[in-house]
Amino acid sequence: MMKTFDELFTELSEKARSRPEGSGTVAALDAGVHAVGKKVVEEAAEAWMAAEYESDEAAAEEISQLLYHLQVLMLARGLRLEDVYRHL
Ligand SMILES: N=c1c2ncn([C@@H]3O[C@H](COP(=O)(O)OP(=O)(O)OP(=O)(O)O)[C@@H](O)[C@H]3O)c2ncn1[C@@H]1O[C@H](COP(=O)(O)O)[C@@H](O)[C@H]1O
Repeated sequence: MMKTFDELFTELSEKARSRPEGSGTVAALDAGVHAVGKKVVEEAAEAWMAAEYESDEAAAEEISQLLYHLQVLMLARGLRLEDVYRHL
């Protein structure tokens, strides 16, 4: 099912609040800002490599994973979408 950036953030915020069993997001948040930050850098590198050397589909998928991990980083810091959007 397709979702927007805002819809994903709402879903992840709810997961962070309700802490359902088996949620990768909850596990990532428990690991903390340092671990999430490392994941962001790893996903950024994968997005870069896919954009330079792989298909449009592969690049789009890697970029989606980077966006997901950026949202987890925002949640780990307690940032809201508005906190970021006001800088755009
Ligand atoms: N959109 C995503 C999403 N994108 C990426 N990822 C995670 O990002 C990682 C991408 O990893 P890689 O492809 O680099 O593979 P990997 O290096 O083997 O992954 P790891 O072993 O490091 O976890 C995977 O662990 C995915 O679980 C995501 N995890 C969850 N979501 C969505 O977030 C929502 C909440 O998910 P849960 O918290 O798991 O319920 C759901 O809608 C999910 O679809």
